[in-house]
Amino acid sequence: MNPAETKSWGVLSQLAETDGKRHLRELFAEEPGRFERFSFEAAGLFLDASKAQVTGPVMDALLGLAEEVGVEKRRRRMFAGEPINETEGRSVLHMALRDNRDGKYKADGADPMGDIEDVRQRMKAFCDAVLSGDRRGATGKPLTTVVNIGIGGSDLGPVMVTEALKPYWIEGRDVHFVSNVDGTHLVETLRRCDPETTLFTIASKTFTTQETMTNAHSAREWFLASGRSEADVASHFVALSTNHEATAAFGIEEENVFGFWDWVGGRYSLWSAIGLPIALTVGWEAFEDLLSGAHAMDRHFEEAPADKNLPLLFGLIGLWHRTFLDMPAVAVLPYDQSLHRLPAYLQQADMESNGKSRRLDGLPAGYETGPIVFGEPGTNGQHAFYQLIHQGTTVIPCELIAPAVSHNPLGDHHEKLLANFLAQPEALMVGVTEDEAFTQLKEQGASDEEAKRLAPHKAFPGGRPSLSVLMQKLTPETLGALIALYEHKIFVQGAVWGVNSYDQFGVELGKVLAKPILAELKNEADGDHDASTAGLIARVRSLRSGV
Ligand SMILES: O=P(O)(O)OC[C@H]1O[C@H](O)[C@H](O)[C@@H](O)[C@@H]1O
Repeated sequence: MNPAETKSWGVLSQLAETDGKRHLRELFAEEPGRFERFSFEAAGLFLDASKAQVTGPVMDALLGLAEEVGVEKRRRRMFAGEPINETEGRSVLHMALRDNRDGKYKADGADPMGDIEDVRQRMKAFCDAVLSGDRRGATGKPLTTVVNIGIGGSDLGPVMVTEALKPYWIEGRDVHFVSNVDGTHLVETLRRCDPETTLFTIASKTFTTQETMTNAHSAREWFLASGRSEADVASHFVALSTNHEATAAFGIEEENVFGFWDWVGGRYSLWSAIGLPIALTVGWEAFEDLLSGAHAMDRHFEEAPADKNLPLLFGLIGLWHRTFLDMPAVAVLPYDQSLHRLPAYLQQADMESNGKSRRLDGLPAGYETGPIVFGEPGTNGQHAFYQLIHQGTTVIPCELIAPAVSHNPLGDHHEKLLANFLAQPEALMVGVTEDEAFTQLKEQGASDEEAKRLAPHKAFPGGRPSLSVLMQKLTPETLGALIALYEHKIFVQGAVWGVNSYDQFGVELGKVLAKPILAELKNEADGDHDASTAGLIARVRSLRSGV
């Protein structure tokens, strides 16, 4: 189905020319209840969307669009385990991983809950054994350091969550994440590790990913080089994967493999066995709390009416900004240092999911889909790229996220952080007119001529949209809810755009082309390339020769 042919799409296109061009200042002046009207709440998260470029008619038309294209129906199909990932013939059931209701889900015609519970129990037992010291390294020392080797979805989720939950780290535990095939990543990490106390979690859904396999083999060599035998490998290496044949071929025994299933997408997998390094760092209970926070958001998404449904509204507003108002990017701005990897995590979650230009029916979309996602923690971003956000020629909607209470109260640090979290969207919305800038300059003692010259530079257009997410404290529960909010937001947008948010064929071509080039770099073959690639290969070879 082409969503652009619906009635609501036509209405929204018209509204883009009217309501889409109103200044937010005006909209606030006109409607004193705007904040109440456009703020929503669920699972410990409060979303203020009143500074988004929306009006009542826009919201109505967006909800109408969701209905016309069948977002709710697709959500039901997803939760029911139908293969909504049509290009790969797979279900999309990561929600089942944070649920425990028997009979609720069906994966390939059967209830997956038994299998899920099985792996969960094994993960819990393993975690408890490692953390209590019952399970030790080959030389009898406790395994206090985890090195996770994985990339993409087998890295970004666990890194982001372990960083976000630093206040929950169990004392004496350490965790590192190696993802890049650049040897520097592994070498610099292992420099800080003791082979006797290190546990490697080799995380790969497919267990064929070049970067991960290369790093895993090198890690094993490092381990063996420390004087250990092949038999000792079992005490220090576990695998997190769906591919049991490949884990066996690597030499990891079945009892050290924590499995998951092809209905868990890589970028939606931190709730599965891929979350083991999280549980090994913060303990099983906190990991379960993370799952239950996400589950609370799932329930809300499934059960709340459309006009109060946080992920639905968050998704629709983002889609309005992107597709109808032509805003090309989204800035994710956590005002919480612990969330410093959230923008990177969401880059994969969002851009790999909705960075598509073909609809499910194979036809070109013909409208803008997934935005460019970037971001940094506030206030660091303020001192870097906010200039462009405030005064640049491109309008970039911002998503600001903050906890009201800090885990690390220190003087008035948190009040200062929060003041910035509150002031930035205010500044983006209100702006400063040229007249106001002129008056301010005059008040500061500038001459008329000087004030006139500088006023255009000191004016802010304002009317720049933002959404603010507020929570009391960043806990495993609220973090789980926040991640699930984004997952479902991505689902909603993909459902309206009609793209398959769950495949990622766009990452394949580069991988394929790297194979023959690798052979050329190793002088095992000659290749046939365009002039630029051939020239670069020759230049790389010559720079490497004689070194
Ligand atoms: O977990 P793996 O099978 O090793 O995959 C790791 C990553 O590799 C691929 O390139 C995909 O684009 C990602 O979605 C995936 O998360």
